[in-house]
Amino acid sequence: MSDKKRIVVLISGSGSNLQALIDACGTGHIAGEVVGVVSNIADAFGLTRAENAGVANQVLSHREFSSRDAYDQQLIQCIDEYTPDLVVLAGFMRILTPEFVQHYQGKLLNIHPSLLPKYQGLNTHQRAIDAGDETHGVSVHFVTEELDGGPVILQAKVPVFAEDTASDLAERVHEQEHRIYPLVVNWFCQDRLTMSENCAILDNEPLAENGYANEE
Ligand SMILES: Nc1nc2c(c(=O)[nH]1)N[C@@H](CN(C=O)c1ccc(C(=O)N[C@@H](CCC(=O)O)C(=O)O)cc1)CN2
Ligand SMILES: NCC(=O)N[C@@H]1O[C@H](COP(=O)([O-])[O-])[C@@H](O)[C@H]1O
Repeated sequence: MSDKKRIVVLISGSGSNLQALIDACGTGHIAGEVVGVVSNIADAFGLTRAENAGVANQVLSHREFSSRDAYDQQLIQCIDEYTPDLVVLAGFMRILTPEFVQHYQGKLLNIHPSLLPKYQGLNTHQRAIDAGDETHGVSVHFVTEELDGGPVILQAKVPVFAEDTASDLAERVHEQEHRIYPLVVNWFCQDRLTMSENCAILDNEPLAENGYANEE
């Protein structure tokens, strides 16, 4: 009987964070196993990454459902078939209903490409450039009903250069994402990370509102 935590990853696109998690599980840097991948987009390259890694994967298109509630109810059914210990959003581009969030409360993580609470929502890199920010970054947080408002666990910062495009910034952020997401997922798999009263707890210590530390 494996004592590895069972991880289900939700994607919508390229899946580079999924790949980082699969790789970290493979090297033992995560005390877990990605047992399933679900995408809401049929041609998400992340599905190819899962297939190549021998990870079960499926598409559940939101376009085939009449409501967000109906989609999320079916999504719960799909995910629970894998009996997950942890559900990880890795570029999953759907706002989740309160019912979904409550079902996985405390074992639902997201990675967001900004230094929360700045720039919740979408298009974060361009917004940082347009604002003239000299520093940008990424946040890993527990998912709550409030969009990108859940307790932050860990952040990493990147510099913004004058000539940066959104694509340049996205690439720089991705490098940090692939570093910190496996760290946080492993903390959870080691039973070191929990959520209580909308606060992230690491090694029995409540984390500050910007997480464990601002990783440079
Ligand atoms: N209830 C929650 N749901 C989700 C959270 C969350 O914190 N609470 N995090 C997001 C991830 N995310 C940013 O990190 C995000 C994803 C999607 C959207 C969004 O506006 N989606 C639109 C569709 C956009 C598209 O299809 O391109 C929508 O769902 O109508 C905002 C933020 C995941 N869900
Ligand atoms: N609002 C959610 C959001 O924008 N998430 C972002 O989507 C990208 C997915 O890349 P990937 O598919 O290569 O992992 C990542 O940069 C992640 O931070």
